[in-house]
Amino acid sequence: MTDKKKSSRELALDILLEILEKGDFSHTLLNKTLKMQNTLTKQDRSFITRLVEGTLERLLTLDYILNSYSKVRVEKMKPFIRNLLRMSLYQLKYMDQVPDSAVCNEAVKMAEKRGFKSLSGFVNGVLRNIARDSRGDILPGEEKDREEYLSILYSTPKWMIEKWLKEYDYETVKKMLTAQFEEKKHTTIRVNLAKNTAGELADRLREDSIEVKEGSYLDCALKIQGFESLDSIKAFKEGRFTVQDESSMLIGLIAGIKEKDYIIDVCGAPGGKALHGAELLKGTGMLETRDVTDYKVSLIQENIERMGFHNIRTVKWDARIKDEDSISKADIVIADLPCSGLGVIGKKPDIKYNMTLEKQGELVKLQREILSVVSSYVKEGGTLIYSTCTVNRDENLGNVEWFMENHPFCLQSLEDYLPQKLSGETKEKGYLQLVPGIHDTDGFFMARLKRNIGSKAGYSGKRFHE
Ligand SMILES: C[S@@+](CC[C@H](N)C(=O)[O-])C[C@H]1O[C@@H](n2cnc3c(N)ncnc32)[C@H](O)[C@@H]1O
Repeated sequence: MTDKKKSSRELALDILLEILEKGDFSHTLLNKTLKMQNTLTKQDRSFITRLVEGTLERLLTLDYILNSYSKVRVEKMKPFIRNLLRMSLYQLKYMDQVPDSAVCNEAVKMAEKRGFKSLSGFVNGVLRNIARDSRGDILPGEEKDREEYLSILYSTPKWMIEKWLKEYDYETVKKMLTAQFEEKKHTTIRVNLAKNTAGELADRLREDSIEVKEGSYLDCALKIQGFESLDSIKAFKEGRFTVQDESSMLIGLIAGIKEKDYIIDVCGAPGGKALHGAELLKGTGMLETRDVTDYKVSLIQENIERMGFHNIRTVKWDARIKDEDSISKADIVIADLPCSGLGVIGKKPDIKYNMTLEKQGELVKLQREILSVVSSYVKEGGTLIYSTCTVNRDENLGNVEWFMENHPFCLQSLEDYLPQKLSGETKEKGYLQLVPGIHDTDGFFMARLKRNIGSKAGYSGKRFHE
């Protein structure tokens, strides 16, 4: 990967091979590779990023088109050739600035250079036929099979679309699917108000030629773009802000944090919500944030040191195991649990191909198990915040309903905590599902639950793994 002679396209193809043939995680591998390649220009970096992310997010569409033009089906092709064709087709179809002839010539050159001379004619033929063809839209008809149509058009597995269509109306599903391809130009950040105001930070960032816009909903949120990497921004190293989506910032608000509160955040890494909580405590109280491995805890610790808070501590703890010392101790428990992540497929496209119905089912069980354990840490009258970054009903409202049937908690209105501008008729009921394409955020679910006064801590034991 460090070979300087490799072109940007070759680097992109090597990354795709690792991700698609060996199952590496796209965002980490891409960042790691770009970091190692210190001779690349800013333009090269954005070209490689676009090629890798674009090919991944459009994979099902690309394979469908390739299968319509090639006698050999994509899954039967050699891995190098299959990914070379996918990446080249992505450029033909979605990158207008690259001339078709250049795409075809480069693909042929790469096939030859990497020992596939005998297949360079095949590569050339398939790509040139697609480039030349005027058949236009070869996708399946919307009327004939709308699930298949949406699946191919928006490169999202059919089972996922079938499930969403049971939970959301057709237009909403289309908006959710479209939102994943919106250009990810900006990064949303949360201002560390203990170190600077939003205005001060914006001025500093602008001095470094970074473009800054206001957040969609919150004063502490800014949207920035035009920087090479976070580590290259002085204000980031000084802990003046952290990267966080606005949906996730809302957790700090709906928790209703008061000075001197004791908060336990049971699944905390890398520390987004925990650090926001510590800031909202205004130097008082204590927030204990936990995660399951040393590595995850070290990620939170790094962020605590960078942001500079003292009313927060980390603990390595498996949230499935009951911590007897914490029973009925916390004013607030934050349960931002592991989930299917389908609200962030625009940022991490590999999630949509790796998730399955079975895995979702397993996650529901895990979430219920963790909720049953950690809810016992909430004091009588205290608050449990449950959240996920997914749009899957079973993991969200389904779990809340199950939880309330089996635990002495009730939902509490979110109206007093959330910005007026944020629409959602269920706010008053105590939960909110944010949907990409409808709300200007990631897909995210949040619920605020209060432990009943006079109730016994813990799980009533009626229906656990249903
Ligand atoms: C959605 S992420 C948390 C994000 C975090 N709250 C934030 O705002 O930055 C879920 C976290 O749960 C952690 N996790 C998974 N299983 C766990 C367990 N059994 N006990 C504790 N943490 C767990 C994962 O390591 C992951 O960091």
